[in-house]
Amino acid sequence: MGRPIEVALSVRPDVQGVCAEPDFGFSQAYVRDTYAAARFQHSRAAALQPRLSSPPAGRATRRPPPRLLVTRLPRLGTLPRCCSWARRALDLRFPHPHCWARPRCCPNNAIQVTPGTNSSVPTRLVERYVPSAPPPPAHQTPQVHLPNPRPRGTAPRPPTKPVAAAAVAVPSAPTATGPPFPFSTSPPRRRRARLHPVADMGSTALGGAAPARAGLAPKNGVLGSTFKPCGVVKLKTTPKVGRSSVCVRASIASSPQKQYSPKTPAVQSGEEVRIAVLGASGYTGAEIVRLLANHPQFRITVMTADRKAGEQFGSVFPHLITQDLPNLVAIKDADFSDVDAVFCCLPHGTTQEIIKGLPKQLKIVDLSADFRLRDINEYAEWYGHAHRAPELQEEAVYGLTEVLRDEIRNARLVANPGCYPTSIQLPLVPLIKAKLIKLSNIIIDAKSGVTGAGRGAKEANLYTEIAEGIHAYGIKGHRHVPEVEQGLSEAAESKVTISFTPNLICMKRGMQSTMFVEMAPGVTVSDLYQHLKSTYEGEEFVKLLNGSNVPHTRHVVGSNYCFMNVFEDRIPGRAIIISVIDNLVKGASGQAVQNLNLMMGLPENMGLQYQPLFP
Ligand SMILES: NC(=O)C1=CN([C@@H]2O[C@H](COP(=O)(O)OP(=O)(O)OC[C@H]3O[C@@H](n4cnc5c(N)ncnc54)[C@H](OP(=O)(O)O)[C@@H]3O)[C@@H](O)[C@H]2O)C=CC1
Ligand SMILES: CC(=O)N[C@@H](CCC(=O)OP(=O)(O)O)C(=O)O
Repeated sequence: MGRPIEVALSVRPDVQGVCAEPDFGFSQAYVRDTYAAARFQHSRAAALQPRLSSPPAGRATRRPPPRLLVTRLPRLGTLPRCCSWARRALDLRFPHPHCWARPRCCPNNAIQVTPGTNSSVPTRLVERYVPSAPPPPAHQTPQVHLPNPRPRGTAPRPPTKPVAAAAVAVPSAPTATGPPFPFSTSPPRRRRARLHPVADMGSTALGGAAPARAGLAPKNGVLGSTFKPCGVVKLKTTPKVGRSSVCVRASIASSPQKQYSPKTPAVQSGEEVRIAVLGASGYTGAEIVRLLANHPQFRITVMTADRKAGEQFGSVFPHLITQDLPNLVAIKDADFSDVDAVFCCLPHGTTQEIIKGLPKQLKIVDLSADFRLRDINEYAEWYGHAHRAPELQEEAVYGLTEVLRDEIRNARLVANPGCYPTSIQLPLVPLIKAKLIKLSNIIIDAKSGVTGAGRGAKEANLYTEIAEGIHAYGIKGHRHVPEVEQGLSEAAESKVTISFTPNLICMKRGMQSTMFVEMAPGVTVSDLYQHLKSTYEGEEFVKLLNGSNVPHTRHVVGSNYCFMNVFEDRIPGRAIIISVIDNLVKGASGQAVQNLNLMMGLPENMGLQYQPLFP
C-alpha cells in the first residue's frame, strides 16, 4: 500500500460564512507527508501562488510538515468563494457551501475529509491521495486547462490554452529528484473535461487490475516503492460559471464485468457530461444526485424544482449537503446551454410538455411513465388524457437496460421503466422469449416501499396510514399493467395478459414481485433456473441467487441490483419466481444512470457500484 499524503487546510474558525475582508488572509495549508511536494501556479490569479517544497530526502515523518504559504488571496468575499480558491489552490473540489465533509468524487475512501470542530465553518480538511501514476519526466511540466469562465447564456469559448499546472505529488519514498506529479498531462479536448481516472472504470484504489493492464500503475510504485493502484488522475479545469471546477476524481472500486460501448460514443473516456436533473427535489431526483456523487464523468449543472425552486439543494435534502451543487431553479429559469443530458424526474403528464420544450440535441432519460407506452391510445386510456407529444412518444426507446441495451445505446430519449415493471420484466421476459412459460395465467403480487409514491404529501402515505400494515391498491387495474403487458407481449410476439396487484408496505425503499407462472409442457423449474442463469450470467446488476436462497429487499436496498430466484410450486407444472429491487435505484434512478451511461458510450456500471446498505 502506498503512503498516503495528507493535506490539511486550516480555515480560521471565527469566519462565519461571509468575510468582509477583501484580502481574506486566513489560511495555512500543510502537507503532512514528508515526501510530499507540490507546486501551484495559476497564471490568471497571479496573486495566488502557493508553493510547497519537497522536503529533503530521508527525513522521517516526525519532521514538522512543510507549510503551504498563501501569501495573498484574491478578493473573494464569501466562504464559498474561499472554497473555490481552495479548490484551485489544492486541486480539490471542496463541498459547497459548508465544506466540512467528504467531497464528491471520492469513492472507496481514496479521499477523505474530516469535519472541523466549528459547526458552521470547516476548521480542518484532510485529503488523502493514493495515486499510482508514474511521474512525468523531471523536465516535463504538467499542463492544465485553466477555467474559462463565461457569463451565463453566452456561447462557449474554445478550449483554453494549456498552462502550467497545479499539482500535488505523492511519492512513496524519500527522494531528491524533485517532486513527481500524479496528474498526467493531456492535450486540449473538444469537450470540456475534468479530473478523471485515466484508467477508466477498471482502475481502482482498492487494487483493480486495470491500471496495471493499461500500463498505468507504477512498477513497484513511484520512486521505488509500492502503491496500490488507483489510476492516474488528470487535472483539468473547466469553464464553469462563476467558479473553478477543478477537482480530483478517484477511481471506482471494482472492475466492470462487462464494458459496453456504442459504435459512435457520444463522449470519450474522461470527458465531462453536464447534467440537468429536472425534479431534483423529489425522491428519484435526489437519488440521481446521490448516485452521481460517485460518477466520474457526469457533473450536475442544473437542478430544478417546482415548489422548492429557489432553495438550496442541501436544505431540501440535508443528507446531500456535502455535494457541490447548483441551487434549485424553476424549469422556466433553467439554462440548458450548459447541459448535455437530462434526467427528467417529474410527475407523469407534466413531463411530456416539458421534454417537448427542451433543446433537441439533449440526451434525455425520462423517469416518468410518459413515454413508456408505444400505443398512444393505450396511454390515453390508462392515463386519462391524450398524449401531448406523440412524436416524442414514437422516438422514445424503452429503457429496460438488460433487455434493450442495443436500442438504448443509440437512443436520444429513453423512457425509463416503472419500478414494478422492472422487477417483473427482468425475470419474465427471458422466460417468455424462450417459450419456457405459458402466456396465460401469469399472476403477479408485488409490494413496494412508500418512496415509490414520491415525496409529495398525501394522506394515504402518512405514517399513521402506513405503519404496521400492508394494503393492496390498484387492484382493478394499475397503470403498470399495460407497461408490463407491452414488454411481455413483445417478448412473446403475441398478446400477453397478466393479473397484477401492487401493495404498499411499511418500508421506505424496496420492492418485491412474486410471480406465479405455469410452465410450458415438459419444462421444469430447473430449466427456468438454468435459462435465467445463462441469460444473466455476465450481467453486473441482475443476479440469480443460488439454490433455495430467497431474495430479500433488504439485500438490495441502496444498490442497483435485482436479485431473483425460481421456486417449485406445490402444484405440479407451476413455478414461483421472486425478484427484488430498490425501487429508487434499479427501479428508477440507478437504471436511469445505467441508461445514460450507455447512451453516452460509457461503461454501463459507471458510478453505480454501490453495494447494498445492510442492516
Ligand atoms: N419513486 C419511485 O420509486 C419511482 C418514481 N418514478 C417516476 O419518477 C418521477 C418522479 O418520481 P418521484 O421523484 O418519486 O416524485 P416526487 O413527487 O418525489 O418528486 C417530483 C418532482 O417533480 C417536481 N414537480 C412536481 N410538479 C411539477 C411541475 N408541475 N413542474 C415542474 N416540476 C414539478 C417536484 O418539485 P417540488 O418538490 O418543488 O414540488 C419534485 O422535484 C415520477 O414520474 C414517478 O412516477 C419511477 C420509478 C420509481
Ligand atoms: C408505491 C407507489 O405508489 N408506487 C407508484 C409506482 C412508482 C412508479 O414506478 O411510478 P411511475 O410508473 O410513474 O414511474 C404507483 O403505484 O403509482
